[in-house]
Amino acid sequence: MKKPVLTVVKVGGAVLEKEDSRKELLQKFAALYGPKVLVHGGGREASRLSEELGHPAQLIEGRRITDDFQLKVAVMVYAGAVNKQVVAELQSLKCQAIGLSGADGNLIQAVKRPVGDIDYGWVGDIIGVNATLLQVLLQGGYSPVLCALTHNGEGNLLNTNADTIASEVAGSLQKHFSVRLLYCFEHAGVLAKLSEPDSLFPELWEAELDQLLQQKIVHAGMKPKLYTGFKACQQGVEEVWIGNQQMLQNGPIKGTRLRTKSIPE
Ligand SMILES: Nc1ncnc2c1ncn2[C@@H]1O[C@H](COP(=O)(O)OP(=O)(O)O)[C@@H](O)[C@H]1O
Ligand SMILES: CC(=O)N[C@@H](CCC(=O)OP(=O)(O)O)C(=O)O
Repeated sequence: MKKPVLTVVKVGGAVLEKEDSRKELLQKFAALYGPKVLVHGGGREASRLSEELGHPAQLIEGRRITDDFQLKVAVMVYAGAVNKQVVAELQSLKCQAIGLSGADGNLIQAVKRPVGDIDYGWVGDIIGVNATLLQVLLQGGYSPVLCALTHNGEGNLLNTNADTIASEVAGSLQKHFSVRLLYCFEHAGVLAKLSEPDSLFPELWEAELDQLLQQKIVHAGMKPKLYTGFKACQQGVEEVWIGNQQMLQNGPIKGTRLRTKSIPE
């Protein structure tokens, strides 16, 4: 039997922080047909708030060093200010959005990242997603809006990269849905040269990634998108795209499509 199409959209801090781009994105999200999930970041807003509070954040390879103070900031910004604003704006667009962290309904379980060369503090690596809860909400006509927080089941919230959450959530739902995962940011997709929008890669194969990293064509925040995007492909997510909010439409998508070797059924 053909599985229904589900769209998982990930949106990051750059699109969210500007009112114009956020509103455009949310309008397009609200207009998408079928079941849908929105996963949002907000890293830039968290960095701004910690700076204002006199404790500038430190990021290594795009991951925030999350001490007790930075965790409080992350909870205030991700589960609070950003999540509730996004939900309120979606409700104004008649989209039945419901905002959740990974602790709500035991939605996303994680373990605190072990201390290696770097101590990331309260950063979580995902070990499970409550896909049943997501299905119940989707069947009830709700659009879950998920922030970048998970929990460890022992009373601790953990900060988890929103690209990773989007990938794991998409992967957990692929048994029941034909999932399209759209990473939405400020560029048209993966570019050969950041200053040249026309240098878009329409598709990228996983086997090409090492070379792009070596040539430094891919760097910074694009790395987690590609690592987690290819992981979603491996987990059976039907389509994975990276691009801007123009991707959020019901017809053909323009952006960078990620591709990996097909896996046996
Ligand atoms: N080849 C590339 N094509 C497009 N963007 C790239 C590329 N390599 C690195 N980037 C950078 O990745 C950034 C996106 O990562 P990030 O800021 O973490 O996204 P998000 O908005 O989802 O938080 C872009 O702003 C861009 O500077
Ligand atoms: C562990 C970790 O780094 N978590 C991220 C979560 C937010 C995020 O991913 O936000 P963007 O999508 O806007 O980058 C952070 O605190 O920056």
